[in-house]
Amino acid sequence: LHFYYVSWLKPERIRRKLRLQGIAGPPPAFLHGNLKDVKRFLMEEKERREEGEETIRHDYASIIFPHFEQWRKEYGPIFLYTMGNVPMLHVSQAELVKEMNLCKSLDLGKATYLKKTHEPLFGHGILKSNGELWAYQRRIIAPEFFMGKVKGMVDLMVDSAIPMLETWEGRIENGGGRTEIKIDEDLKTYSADVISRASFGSSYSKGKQIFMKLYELKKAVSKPNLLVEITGIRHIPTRRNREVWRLNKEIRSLILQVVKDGGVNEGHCMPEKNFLQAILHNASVAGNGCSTDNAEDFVVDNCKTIYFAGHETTAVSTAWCLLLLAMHQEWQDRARAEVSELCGGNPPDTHSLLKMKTLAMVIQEALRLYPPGPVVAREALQDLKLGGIQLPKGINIFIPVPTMHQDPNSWGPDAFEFKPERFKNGVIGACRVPQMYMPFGAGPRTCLGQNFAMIELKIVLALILQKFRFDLSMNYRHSPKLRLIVEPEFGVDLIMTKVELNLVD
Ligand code: HEM
Repeated sequence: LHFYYVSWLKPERIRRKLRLQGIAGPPPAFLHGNLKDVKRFLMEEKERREEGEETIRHDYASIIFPHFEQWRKEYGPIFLYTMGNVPMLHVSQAELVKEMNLCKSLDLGKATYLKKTHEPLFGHGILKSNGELWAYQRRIIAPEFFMGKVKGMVDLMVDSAIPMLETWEGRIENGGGRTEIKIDEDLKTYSADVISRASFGSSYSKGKQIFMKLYELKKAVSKPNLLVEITGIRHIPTRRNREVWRLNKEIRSLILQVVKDGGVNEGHCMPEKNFLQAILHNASVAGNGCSTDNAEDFVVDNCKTIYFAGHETTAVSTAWCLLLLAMHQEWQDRARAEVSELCGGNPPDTHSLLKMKTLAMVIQEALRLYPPGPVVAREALQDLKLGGIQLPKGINIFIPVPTMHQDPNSWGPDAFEFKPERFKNGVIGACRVPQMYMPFGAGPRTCLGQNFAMIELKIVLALILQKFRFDLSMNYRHSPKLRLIVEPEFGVDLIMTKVELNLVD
């Protein structure tokens, strides 16, 4: 009876409440809901792409969400579907998205159905928690990401980029002035280095060890676990589970060790107080009766969260920016001219970064066409009303970000094209409903690392533009792929030359 209740009756009651308000959708089947339909649409889209010509189309929603595109045609911008036993409300109507974006209620939280799957990665850290626990963590952590603090990290970000730039220079020299580089792994190493320095300060080499283990943990967790989820045997010591437990134990003790030691000064360009020390300090000032165990969990879970939330997102965004700049040489030249005017031959600093308007527009446009996070997802943790719809407790709301970012009604008929100048008057000037632009999410749960990410993106792009000129290689295959985030499936291959050589030419 319990099985029947969980797998059918409970989701059906939620669906019924929405159907009674006139919201339709594809009919769900017992146990898998619409999962089989989704698989079929994805398979058909894959076949279509394999048969068709290989062109670079920016509308990645139709590649990773072909089912949504089809259902939107049939049922309109708000419809109901079900994944397994989880009922979902797809929302891609501008006015409702705006309402959700402005909603500050703690009753609209992060999805709980993914909690168990994601727990080994994020624990009860800020990204996945809800209610008072989330509000407390946000209060403690947010001040560390204010612009004032992020500005203090410019030097460490520049420092982190040097090994990558030197490697690329070496490869170009060895290639006789020109070489092809797959940039993705180098960019990930760079952004991991930045987060590691910011989080662990002077203990940064120990931090790198921790991050290598976190990388292994992510790989271990992403091994197939559907059976585990359905039957709840994630507590049974299978090989995968034992690996996840072992890694988590090692990571926990390494993080606590670093926090306890305070660190030995091993390098330069480090913030005065590292990020972990700072949030522990804020927590002790704020109180809330954190027992030792709670304080330890708080630091461990949020250290893991910051790594997973801030490392690949920034690296993948950089890769998308470089791809678009390689495809649009006129923007590459404009951005490079701006950087050289503001910085000369020096690395960017706080002042020059804030003046880089062209680069900011390029980044905004790249995040519009290729937002790494393809959905903003929420769950109604209690019954609540939004935009005239009574949302029953337990319904998951799914906003497809690329669809919102490329809606011609709001962005104009050129919505699918790369046109950074649309942002010359900010998001307000670019889009009819500015709340539809959400590369960093929406409402009170919006990305905490937004300032950090924008500065890091500007720095790495400025440094690359100062040193290199790049074209897209013929080997590049365009295939945005949803892993945890949306990344170029086969990487980005660029033909690189040094800027000085071209100037001499
Ligand atoms: C281009 C890079 C980045 C992108 C595109 C991005 C995107 C996002 C998105 C879409 C969310 C979810 C927001 C929502 O559900 O409404 C998020 C949350 C978050 N991000 Fe980022 N992020 C980036 C970089 C970073 C960095 C560098 C950090 C930290 C160093 C970071 C820390 C966080 C945290 C802590 C949250 C959780 C906020 C909360 O739930 O209160 N992110 N990010």
